[in-house]
Amino acid sequence: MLMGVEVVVEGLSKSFGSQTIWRDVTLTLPSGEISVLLGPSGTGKSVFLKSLVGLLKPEHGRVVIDGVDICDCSERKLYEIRKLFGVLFQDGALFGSMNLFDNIAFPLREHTRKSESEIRNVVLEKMEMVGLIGAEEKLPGEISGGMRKRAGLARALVLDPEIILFDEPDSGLDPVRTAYLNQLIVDLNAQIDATFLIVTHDINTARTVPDNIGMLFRRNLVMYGPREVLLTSTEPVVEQFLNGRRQGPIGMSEEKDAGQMAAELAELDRDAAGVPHIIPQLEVSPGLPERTAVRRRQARVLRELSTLSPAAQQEIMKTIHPHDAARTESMRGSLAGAEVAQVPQPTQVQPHAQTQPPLPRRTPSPHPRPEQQVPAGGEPPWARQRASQQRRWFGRRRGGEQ
Ligand SMILES: Nc1ncnc2c1ncn2[C@@H]1O[C@H](COP(=O)(O)OP(=O)(O)OP(=O)(O)O)[C@@H](O)[C@H]1O
Repeated sequence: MLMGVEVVVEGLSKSFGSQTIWRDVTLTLPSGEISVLLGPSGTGKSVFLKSLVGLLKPEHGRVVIDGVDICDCSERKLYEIRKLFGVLFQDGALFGSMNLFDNIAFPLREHTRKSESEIRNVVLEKMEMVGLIGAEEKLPGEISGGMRKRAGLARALVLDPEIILFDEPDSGLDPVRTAYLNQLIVDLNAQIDATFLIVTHDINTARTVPDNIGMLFRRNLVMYGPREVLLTSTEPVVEQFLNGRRQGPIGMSEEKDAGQMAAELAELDRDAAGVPHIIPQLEVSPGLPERTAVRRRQARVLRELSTLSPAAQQEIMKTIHPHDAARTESMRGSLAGAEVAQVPQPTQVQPHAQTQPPLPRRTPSPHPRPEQQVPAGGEPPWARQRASQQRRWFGRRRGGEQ
C-alpha cells in the first residue's frame, strides 16, 4: 500500500506585481492526513494550490516534498515531483468529446507504457472506487456535476498519487451529493493513504472531513492545526467563517474597519455566538480498511497537546481511548512541557487498536452506482452552465475540454 508524502511549506510568500496574495505561510500537511484550507473568496487558496504543484513560483520560502524544494529545483526534478500529485479540478476538467473511460485512461496513455488491457484494469479499478462502474461509455455532458467530479477523481487516481489536491470539490453540488462526496473522500483516504488537501467554502465539509484545518485571511495564514483547534477557536475571523455570520472581520467584498466590526460584535448576542459544538469526524464506510493516518495523527497530536488551546485539548482528549487518556494525563502532570513533547511514542498510543490486515484493493465500492444516485434525465441545463462557469482551475483551457 502507498503512503502519502509529507508536504512542508516554510515562509512562503506570493505576490502579483505590487499585490501581495499571502505572506510567510508556514504549515505541514502530514503524511496521509486530510487537511482543509478555508478562506473567504479571493484570499489566494487557488494560488496556494498552484504553488504546491509548482505552477506558480512564490517569491520567498520553500515547499519541500520528498526532500526536494520545488521552489528551487530543476524543471526535470519538478516534473518528477509533479507525478506524485493528483488534482481534482472544480468540475472534473474532463474532455467533453471523450467518454468517461477514455477520460480516465488519458493520463495512463499519456504517461505510461501500459498495454490496453492493463489500462482497462486500472481504469475499472478506479471507477469502482468512486462508484462509477457502468458509466464508462457516458460523455461528460450527459452526466451530473457530482458524477463529473467522481470521474475527475478517478482520473486523478490512475497514476497512484501520493498527494491529492481537491479544488472546491463541493462547489455546485447539493448538500446530499456533497455528503456522498465527503464520505467518498474519507473512504479513498483509507484505501490509498495519500496526503489530501481540500480547498473548500463548505462549513460542513470543514467540520466533518479533515484532520487539520487552516484559514487564509488578510494575506496571512491566520491559523492552522488539528481540526479541534479551529473548531473551538474564538478568533473572530474563524468564528465568523465557521458560523457563516455577517458579523465579524470579513466584509461583503473587502475587510471591514475595526470600529464597524467592534460595534457589530457588541450587538451580537454572545449566547448565540461561538463556534458550534464539534461534531465527530466522518468514519470510513463499513467493509473498508481503517484510516492508518488516524493513529499517526493521534500520536502526533498528543505530542503537541501542551501547545494547544485548553478547549482544543479537551476536545482531543474526548477522542482518545480512556486508557490512553489516563496515561497521557498522568504524563502531562508529571512532566514539563518540553518533555511532554516526547511522549507518548506512537506505538504506545493505542495498544488496544491492532491494525486489521489490509483488505484487497478491489473491495466492492460502498459508493452506489451512478444510476442509483442520479435521477433519470441527469442535471438541469442551468446546473451544467453553472459548473462550466465555475471551472477556472489553473486558469487553463484545454483543447476539447467541455
Ligand atoms: N495569474 C495571476 N495573475 C495575477 N493575479 C492573480 C493570478 N492568479 C490569481 N490572481 C489574484 O490572486 C487573488 C487570489 O485568487 P485565488 O483565485 O487564489 O483566490 P481564492 O481564495 O481561490 O478565491 P475563491 O474562493 O473565490 O476561489 C485574486 O485577487 C486574483 O485576482
